[in-house]
Amino acid sequence: MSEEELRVIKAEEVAEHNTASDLWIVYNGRVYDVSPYIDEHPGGEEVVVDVAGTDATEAFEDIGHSDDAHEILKGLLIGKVEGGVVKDAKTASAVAEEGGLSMPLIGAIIFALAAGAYFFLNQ
Ligand code: HEM
Repeated sequence: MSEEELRVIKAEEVAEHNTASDLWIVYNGRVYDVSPYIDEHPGGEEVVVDVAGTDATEAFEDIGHSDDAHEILKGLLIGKVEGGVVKDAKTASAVAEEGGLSMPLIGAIIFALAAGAYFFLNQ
């Protein structure tokens, strides 16, 4: 299903589906009907019911769900939230990885500056 074909759903409509048997969540701007999966969720029913009808992006990311979990989500897609920003989780994690990589770089720059100062002062 392409982005254009996705049904646009209002946040208020998502909020109405907030029980274990009728459970929608928003993840990265897309709307998912988690009701058929809730019984099988390895993390239990309660944690998902807690975020039912809301944007669960942060809660879902915090757990560090596997690629398998993301695959399951794809099968539960029903639309995109009105005015929401649809983005791919892959993009978000790629940005996070870039951020992680810059730390050693900063360390290397500090080390180079310190080494430079050491040699300069010992001339
Ligand atoms: C909405 C769709 C969701 C799907 C399809 C899903 C899928 C999964 C899957 C497949 C696992 C097994 C481990 C893994 O593969 O990562 C898992 C574990 C878990 N999930 Fe979810 N999850 C969803 C939502 C959530 C939410 C919203 C929360 C919390 C607010 C949550 C909390 C957890 C926890 C705590 C575990 C770890 C269970 C354990 O290892 O004991 N999940 N989930």
